[in-house]
Amino acid sequence: MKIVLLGYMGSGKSTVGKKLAAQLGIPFTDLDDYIEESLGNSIPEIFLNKGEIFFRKQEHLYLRKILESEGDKVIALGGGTPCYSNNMNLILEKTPHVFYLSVPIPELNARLLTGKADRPLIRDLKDEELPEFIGKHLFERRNYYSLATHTIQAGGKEVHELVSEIVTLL
Ligand SMILES: Nc1ncnc2c1ncn2[C@@H]1O[C@H](COP(=O)(O)OP(=O)(O)O)[C@@H](O)[C@H]1O
Ligand SMILES: O=C(O)C1=C[C@@H](OP(=O)(O)O)[C@@H](O)[C@H](O)C1
Ligand SMILES: [Mg+2]
Repeated sequence: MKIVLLGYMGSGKSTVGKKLAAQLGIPFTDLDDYIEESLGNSIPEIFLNKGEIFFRKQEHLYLRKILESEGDKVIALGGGTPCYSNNMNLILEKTPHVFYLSVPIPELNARLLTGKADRPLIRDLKDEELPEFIGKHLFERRNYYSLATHTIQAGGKEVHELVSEIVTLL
């Protein structure tokens, strides 16, 4: 069984995914980490040196590899993964366990203010520009995120609560 977590940057995919996999006793793969390890470069370096289009092609390739790999796995996507290529169709063809971590903008904003440097799409924004950027970006991306089989209202909840909620749904 493959379990996929998706959602905006800062929604907690990587954090919740790791804990969920530990709770279920199955392997965890973070798509961003997998790309970084495979290419021997950090995500910000890949964006800087090769550009976003290159990154999206690699993201699609490594997503396919994980989905086609053997065995159970919890997979945390990058925030943009569902919105490019035919990634969302690929995911939904492979598994019915697709969870959208939906987090309100003020909470995303608070988390991303401290996590900006690692995220090339927002690292050059001024702090005061961030909430409007998130709002517009989320408006575009929500169409893809809402194709997930489950939406988790993840605002104001601790990681262990979210893990329990997902385990119950599974
Ligand atoms: N449920 C939560 N409550 C509070 N903070 C959280 C929660 N989930 C994640 N975080 C924090 O939010 C930030 C972004 O989390 P991360 O897992 O990297 O998100 P994503 O992988 O979706 O971008 C991290 O600092 C993480 O510790
Ligand atoms: O939203 C996006 O397009 C991106 C999100 C990032 O992952 P997180 O959502 O884990 O920050 C990472 O894949 C890259 O910086 C692009
Ligand atoms: Mg992540």
